[in-house]
Amino acid sequence: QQEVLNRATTTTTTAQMPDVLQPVTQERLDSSWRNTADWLSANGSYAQTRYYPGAQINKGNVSRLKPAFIFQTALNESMETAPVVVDGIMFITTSFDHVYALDAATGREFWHYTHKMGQIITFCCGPNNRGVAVSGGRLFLGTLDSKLIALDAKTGNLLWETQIGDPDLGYSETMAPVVVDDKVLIGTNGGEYGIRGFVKAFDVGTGKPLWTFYTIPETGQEGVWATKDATGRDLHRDIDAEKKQLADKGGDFYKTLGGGVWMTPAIDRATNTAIFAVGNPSPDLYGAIRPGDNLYTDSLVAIDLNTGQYKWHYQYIPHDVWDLDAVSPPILIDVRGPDGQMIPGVIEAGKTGHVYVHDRKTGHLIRFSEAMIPQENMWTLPTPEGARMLPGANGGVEWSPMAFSPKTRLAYAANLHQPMTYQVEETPYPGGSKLWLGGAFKVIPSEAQWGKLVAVNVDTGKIAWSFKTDQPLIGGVLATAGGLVFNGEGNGYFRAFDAATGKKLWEFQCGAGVNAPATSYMLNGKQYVAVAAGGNTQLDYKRGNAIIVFALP
Ligand SMILES: O=C(O)c1cc(C(=O)O)c2c(n1)C(=O)C(=O)c1cc(C(=O)O)[nH]c1-2
Ligand SMILES: [Ca+2]
Repeated sequence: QQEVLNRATTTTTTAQMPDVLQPVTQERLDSSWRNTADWLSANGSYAQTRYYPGAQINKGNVSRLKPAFIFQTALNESMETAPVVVDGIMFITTSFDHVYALDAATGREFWHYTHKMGQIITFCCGPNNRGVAVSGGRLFLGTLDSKLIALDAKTGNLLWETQIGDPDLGYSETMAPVVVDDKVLIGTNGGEYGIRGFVKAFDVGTGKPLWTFYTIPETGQEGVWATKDATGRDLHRDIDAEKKQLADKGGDFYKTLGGGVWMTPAIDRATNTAIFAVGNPSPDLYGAIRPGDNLYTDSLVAIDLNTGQYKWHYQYIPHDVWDLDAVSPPILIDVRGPDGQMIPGVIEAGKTGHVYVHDRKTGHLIRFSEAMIPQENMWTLPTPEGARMLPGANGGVEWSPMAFSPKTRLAYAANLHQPMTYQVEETPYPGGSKLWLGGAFKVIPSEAQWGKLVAVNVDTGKIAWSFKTDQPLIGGVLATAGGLVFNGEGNGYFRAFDAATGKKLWEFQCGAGVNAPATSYMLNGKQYVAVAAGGNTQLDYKRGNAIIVFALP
């Protein structure tokens, strides 16, 4: 919880926006994956491949890439925003939920929106915001005081706002929403506060709630009493003790079982399905008071877009006691199925350090990748003294969105190696919006930390190449038809790699942590690559306030 400066909702107009914005129609959203002019949503398209289909900037010329402009916001705090670009206008967000509209060719500011923050805001890992969704002439933003707001894209004026969850109970928003037809979809964070997670749909025109899917079912959260994780390793559960606890104490704890959805769902238009990753159960480390598999925490879940009805789920870690959220945004691509044929698939990268490949129709796990970072002592249970297990509670792959290139058929994942001990402490639900970990995960200071950008062949699960970095990676990846992969590091380096080989082709020192996913677009015949350099709270990387936009000279 933190007192915040945003005392009033204001929109400051800095310069008149030229009359360039065309409505973002459903047709534009559906075809955004092949649109080289715009970048219409945080992860580029409903499939969330983060693949830019233009090739002006490519392997042959990327070494000449230079900043075209630098835009500085008024907030020196972690930046996770994915710049969204519509008809030459860029929309970015900052920590504490400010929004800016800029000229995407020059960085000239048109307007600046400040959200009036409620009295109570709760966030585990920084006052972050990961970007806007756009539809029609509107922008949609989730806020730390758990509101969904709609802005007029041209003026930055507030059109409506609606309460998503109760901030007094730890509900909060960091993710970019997604819009499809007449609905805005958004989940919630709060997995470290004893929330009951959900995805909700709201009417784009009015903000009226349409449906809610709870990630924690009222009955049946105990699942199948699974003894193994997705990779077949023993979870060391005491199933008898858990069953006894459930019989003695009942299942009322579903109300505080966590299961946040804090990254953007993928949308399968062909089957009218939303697919998203569900985070850790609450309390994170103290599992004894929440017997059962804790469905649908640490799962990939598919629901019907019209009704919010459950379709399928796949749980990676039943009864997680390590805070290993499923979180990075799912990517919809065709994958090689069990019989060798290509089928609609969905891939997801976990804090566990694997990329998981699923059948999109059933959720069935087809394969998982080699471990991208060291795994040791899995699944050692947390102890009162603290037990060492790798990966640590940040992963593996954090929220950092992967990219996928259809040319290389590689998925690119930003990984952390951060050894930790896991300590458990009996802690009843503290109520309100108080942090509820049920213990602690602690970095082991004597052990080296580092990062790894890893390219995974989704058809075999094999690692094609990797690039080791000095610091654990958090922020996400962009792939392009120019045969490039872009990724940044907390020490300020923003880099381009050969997508096929992993050879480093270019780097630029941005002056603050590059811990946000880059985006790309084309304006007046010029391709640009935009990325935020504002550091990261969770890993305490150097803060800044810049959006840096690159182009060829
Ligand atoms: O379970 C949750 O609801 C939740 C939410 C968030 C968030 O919204 O930022 C993070 C986490 N968990 C988390 O476990 C975590 O490691 C993390 C890192 C970050 C970040 O922005 O760098 N957010 C979060
Ligand atoms: Ca979490």
